[in-house]
Amino acid sequence: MTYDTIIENIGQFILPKAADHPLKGEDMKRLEIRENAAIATKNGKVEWIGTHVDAQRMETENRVDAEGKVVSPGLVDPHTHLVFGGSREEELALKQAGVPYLEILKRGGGILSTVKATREASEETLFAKSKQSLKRIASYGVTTLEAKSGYGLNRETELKQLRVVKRLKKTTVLDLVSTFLGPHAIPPESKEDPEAFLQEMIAMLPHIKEEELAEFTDVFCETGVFTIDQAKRFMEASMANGLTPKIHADEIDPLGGTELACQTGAISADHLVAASDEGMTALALSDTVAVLLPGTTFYLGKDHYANARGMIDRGASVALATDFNPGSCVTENLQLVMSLAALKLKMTPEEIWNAVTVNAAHAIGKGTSAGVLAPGRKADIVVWDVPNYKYIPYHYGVNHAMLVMKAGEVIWKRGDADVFSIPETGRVDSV
Ligand SMILES: N=CN[C@@H](CCC(=O)O)C(=O)O
Ligand SMILES: [Zn+2]
Repeated sequence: MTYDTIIENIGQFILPKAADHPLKGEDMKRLEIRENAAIATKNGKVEWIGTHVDAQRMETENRVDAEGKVVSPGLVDPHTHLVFGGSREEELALKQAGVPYLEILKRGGGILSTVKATREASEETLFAKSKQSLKRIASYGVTTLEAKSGYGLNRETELKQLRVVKRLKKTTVLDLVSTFLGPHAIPPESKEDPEAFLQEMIAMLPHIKEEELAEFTDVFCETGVFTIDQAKRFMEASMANGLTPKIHADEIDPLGGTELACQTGAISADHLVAASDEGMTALALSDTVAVLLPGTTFYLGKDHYANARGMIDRGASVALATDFNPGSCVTENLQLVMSLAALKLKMTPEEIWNAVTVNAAHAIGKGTSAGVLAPGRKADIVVWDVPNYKYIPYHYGVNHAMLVMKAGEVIWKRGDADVFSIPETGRVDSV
């Protein structure tokens, strides 16, 4: 057989374990690292994984030398707010002045300021802007991701956002899953009657299901936003309409959203900074994945991070995501989140790799197709310019990806570093 591509001379090949369920507790500590390895692809899929020596005898159209560096599955980002209008740099000054996140929202800023910009933006503008973000996301080694609505807060604009995701699914090579986050905040026009707004969002569910505009739903359960009871009713209505719920839970106040997620069979519970002991135990007893977003805690300037250790040590399943959005975490860089997970969540390198691959895939219903490399699986592969798998969380804030492959095709390649040369003598600014 002539393979389409062979990536050879792999110093360390990161191979998260394929499993029917997300990896929990102790299992998150296990990660296979194969040395002197190679991988061959055919028709967009992994055809063979073996040794560098054996790869020399095989035929291929395209031989890629990994230069003794690290190769992994394409990363999975299971929580992004990809589609939005405008930006919120003006809010930085408020943050610096110590105005809390929920107070900015209460004053009509925060999420609501993005709602205004998203309502005003055309579908075309949102599409082009999201496509730009996707390019950057892919450049960091992400080949599968989730994208939420939630900046429309009315039927028209929520559907506009969901249509943008549907179009992106069809027109980009990345795998996207779509989440309807109608109850993300209470819009100004519904301030007096939040319940009516919730009902309006619930009434959209049959149409969203029928038009295949989303696979999941989500709700922001938080003080001043949606209560536990409202979140529960929205999640149950989602299930009744064939849409699996997710929840923004216990981000700021410990309302019990983590327990609710486990009771209602949510596929994931996200944020969980204030999750209680009971919540963490409930996670361990369920298949709900805890999607942790340390980039958000960092960006909101908080000292207290989600208790990842408490969750993993109790036996829960943890995934990591960027939470990319224009207000609480303005980055597309999942590698940066891996560093924060090491430094702030005290996760080990093995746990971190499992959290951005196999568990992240399970958190968005892609456990059987993404996050793992094995014969027959999609050839979503990243070559990293690092000496070993522990290096990425360690060296933070830069992009270590050298080459990103989606379904066997190269979708991003690092530029030629020689374009920038510093003269041996003289000032850099004289170049
Ligand atoms: N916490 C709620 N929603 C988003 C923030 C959205 C925004 O501030 O625009 C989050 O996950 O952090
Ligand atoms: Zn979010």
